[in-house]
Amino acid sequence: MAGVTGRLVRGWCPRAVRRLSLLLTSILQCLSFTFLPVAKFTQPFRNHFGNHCWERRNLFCPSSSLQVPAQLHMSKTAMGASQKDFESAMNQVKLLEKDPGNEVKLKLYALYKQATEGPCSTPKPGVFDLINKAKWDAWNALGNLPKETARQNYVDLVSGLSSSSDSSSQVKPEADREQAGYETLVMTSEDGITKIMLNRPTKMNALTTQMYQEIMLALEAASKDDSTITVLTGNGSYFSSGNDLTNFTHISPDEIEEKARRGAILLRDFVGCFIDFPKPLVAAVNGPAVGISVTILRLFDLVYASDRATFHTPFSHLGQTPEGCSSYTFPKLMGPGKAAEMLIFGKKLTAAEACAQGLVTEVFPDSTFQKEVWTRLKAYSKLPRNALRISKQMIRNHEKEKLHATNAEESRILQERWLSDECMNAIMNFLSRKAKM
Ligand SMILES: CCCCC/C=C/CC(=O)SCCNC(=O)CCNC(=O)[C@H](O)C(C)(C)COP(=O)(O)OP(=O)(O)OC[C@H]1O[C@@H](n2cnc3c(N)ncnc32)[C@H](O)[C@@H]1OP(=O)(O)O
Repeated sequence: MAGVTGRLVRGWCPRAVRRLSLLLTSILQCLSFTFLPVAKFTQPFRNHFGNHCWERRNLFCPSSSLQVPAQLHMSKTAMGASQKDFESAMNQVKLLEKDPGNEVKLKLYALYKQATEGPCSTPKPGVFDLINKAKWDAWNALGNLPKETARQNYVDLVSGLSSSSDSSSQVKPEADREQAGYETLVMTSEDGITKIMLNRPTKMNALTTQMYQEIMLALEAASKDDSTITVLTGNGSYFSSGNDLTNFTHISPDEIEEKARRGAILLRDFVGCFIDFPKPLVAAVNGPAVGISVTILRLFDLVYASDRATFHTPFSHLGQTPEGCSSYTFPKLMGPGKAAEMLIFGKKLTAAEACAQGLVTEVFPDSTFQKEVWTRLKAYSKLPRNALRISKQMIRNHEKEKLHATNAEESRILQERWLSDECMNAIMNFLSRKAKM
């Protein structure tokens, strides 16, 4: 990549260099799966409540690995909570059903650090290290607050959170069955159906790195819950406009290759979740679908589409290549010629055309789409759960190995494509199109 960058930069005017830097930045944001500032800022907090726990131990209740300082082993005094209260509060935090929000989580983190280590004395993280800087700021803001007071405040804060969470679950026992912990999705479970709804309607449900990660978590949770069927759909007018092309961040050129490498790994893992998903998986394509949101459809068991939906894979236009196993599944499904029109030349299909090619199972009028699809799925969800699951797996097992091999190869090739001039220029065009209007 250094070669590509060097080649591009040499002989460019400063403005061009700035544009290149912006372009590299945007591409890498698209490819980066750990560098998205907002995602990175919220990730450890969300993960505390989610399945992943990479920061669980060192955020605000790192109790499992905590060596409790000897001076904290003291009984409750007139002014503060005991060590037992403190540890119990740390455990309660893990059991909270509702995400208390980043502000509260920062307070918890700061109080925890103050209670266990005293005033903040570690070096201030750099301005671009957003998460650690936010955590450091919160801790540092506590100044010389005594450890005992911090511990008491921590216990009080958790107690308030627990009681509000208890009372809300008493008032609304089923809490409308929406599962917390997702920022870019709405996940609900009802009538034997788990629904995962992409929830960035103002961006046409373009898939950010955070979204890929949340979808994987949601699929993992759905694979283990007691529902019979899992459904993926979109909120708003689009099903999804595919990979998000407009995330900005600042990444130095020497990190580019590493980011592309990580991007390829995430792509492989993301598609892998669809290949391996063990239960019947249904796509309710409520509107247009672009890019990866089209290619993965062949990994679903049923694809119901509104007659307003279209299916577009403009990979060549973006200097990219097929993913989602489509280089194998599409020619198999629709024949090499029709697959080439879509995957190589970017021909957009209507819902009726996609249905004729076998990519869509059935098309419904947009006006009755939701009603008809959910009525159908509710009836299917009453069928014997294990039989559905086993039948799905029997069908999938014939080609699972081939799908994984295709997925790995497509991810590897895309990793190279993301570093190409063609891809950089295409993304630059998309980013600058509004400015041109
Ligand atoms: C781990 C995975 C790795 C990656 C795997 C690779 C996958 C490859 C692909 O998915 S390729 C497909 C990429 N997607 C696109 O090329 C679509 C780009 N978007 C568009 O062409 C158009 O936005 C549109 C046709 C989807 C909709 O056009 P319309 O004119 O109706 O609406 P706007 O363009 O004004 O869109 C509204 C706002 O949404 C933003 N947006 C839409 N799609 C994307 C996207 N893919 N990435 C980023 N942002 C997107 C758009 O910018 C508007 O935002 P704004 O109002 O703030 O300007």
